[in-house]
Amino acid sequence: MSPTIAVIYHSRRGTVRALAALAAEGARETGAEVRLLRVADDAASAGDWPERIAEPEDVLHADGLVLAAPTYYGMVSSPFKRFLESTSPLWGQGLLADRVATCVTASTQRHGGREATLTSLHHTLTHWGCWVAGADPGDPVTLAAGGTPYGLVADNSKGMPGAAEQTAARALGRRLAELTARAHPEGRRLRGPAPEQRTVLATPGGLRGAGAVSGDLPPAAPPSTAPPPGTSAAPPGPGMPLRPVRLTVVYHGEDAATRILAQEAAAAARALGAGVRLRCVAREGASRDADWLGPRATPAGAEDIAWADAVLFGAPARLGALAAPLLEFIQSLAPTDTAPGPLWGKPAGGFTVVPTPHAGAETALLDLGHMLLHTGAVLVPPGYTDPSVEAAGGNPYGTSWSLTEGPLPTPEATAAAAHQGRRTVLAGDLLRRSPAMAPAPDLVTPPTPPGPVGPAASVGSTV
Ligand SMILES: Cc1cc2nc3c(=O)[nH]c(=O)nc-3n(C[C@H](O)[C@H](O)[C@H](O)COP(=O)(O)O)c2cc1C
Repeated sequence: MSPTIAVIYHSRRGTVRALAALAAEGARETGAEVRLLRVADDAASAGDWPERIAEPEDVLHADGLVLAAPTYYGMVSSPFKRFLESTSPLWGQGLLADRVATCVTASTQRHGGREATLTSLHHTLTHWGCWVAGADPGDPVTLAAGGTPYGLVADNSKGMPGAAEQTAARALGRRLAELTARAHPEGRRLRGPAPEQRTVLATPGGLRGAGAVSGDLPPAAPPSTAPPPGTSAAPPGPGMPLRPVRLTVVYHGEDAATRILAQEAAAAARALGAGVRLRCVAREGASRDADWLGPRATPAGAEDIAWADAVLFGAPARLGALAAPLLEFIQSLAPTDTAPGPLWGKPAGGFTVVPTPHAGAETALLDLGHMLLHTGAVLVPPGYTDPSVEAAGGNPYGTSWSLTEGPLPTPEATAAAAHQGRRTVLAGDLLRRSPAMAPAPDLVTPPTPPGPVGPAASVGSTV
């Protein structure tokens, strides 16, 4: 069953509507069922467009979303914001999580707030618990349209978007629909919450509730019909064994808190049956030797990211951003002219440790999200998809711990990290690019119960 995509726009002069319509066409080309909808606008200058006015329930009934709004003073227009806010009752019930979503904007000035508008839309999507996808950073179509991986930005200084932007809008709609089809292989949302969805993924209602995640390894995604660029993996044939889904957790941290959050996420993924690699990056100036990294920690390499179906990154926040060694490692994963990079198309997210509660707990993770979109990854943030998120301080962008509260994370914080580990690995299972083939024996990590909290946790050595 094909997924349902809602393309929801606000437009007064027609630029954003044109882009939204093209994104809708691109999505339709994949076989998705697409609704093009406008938000209500009571201004005298409102466009007189024929599309139906979007209702909050249109978000509820969609598997994928394209949010398209003009840039007004560096953010989304107020009619669009009003629409976003009208979803509050559904959000409050946890019903908006796990849509795959992307964003579109237009503005007059080339640098008049377009990227700010897209990223602020990402914030809302993160609060909903959606997965955020951008444009394919390695696609020449993206580059021709200005190269943003955050979605699509277009120029309306000449009245309408140019040819390159129109092509990019169509490509963005196609990419979004393809990712949505992989994340929602049955178009399940249309039929309501099938019981098995609660163990596979948070739909609808996210991973809320104690029973949301069973200990079972969820069924694997069906084979992708078209391998992504740079891959040649054949899909598995009927009856072929599926290997366990793989998560790599990469952290940088001299503090025990970061390491514990990493270990908790890794342990929770292992408890679901995933193969897990827990890896470190060295601090500045430190040799990557076993003395500093600890006896069981292994330095991270690009091959650990290539191996994984999903990836989590964690580090202390410094000056509002994740510590430099981790950022440097992520930068090494960028696409090149000839290859998409090892994070391309994979779910990813992060966690952080801050010196004081508001010294970057949000900004560090938001910046990480921007970086990850440059690698072609799909952001799978926690949102408010589990009570543990609220209990740990309510950071929907990723798990965070403040050292003001103590040197070691509380059980509430480690529970949030565990939830993030489970959520990321479940997303990896759905989006894995080569859901194929039994793995080499040394790549399989058998399921084990979560290890103890603290530096002595047993997941330090994985595969
Ligand atoms: C209230 C208002 C605020 C605006 N703010 C910005 C801005 O911050 N930066 C910018 O480049 N353009 C700004 N613009 C121009 C709009 O972004 C541009 O007209 C819009 O993208 C047109 O979209 P539409 O054709 O779909 O209505 C603003 C326009 C209005 C009406």
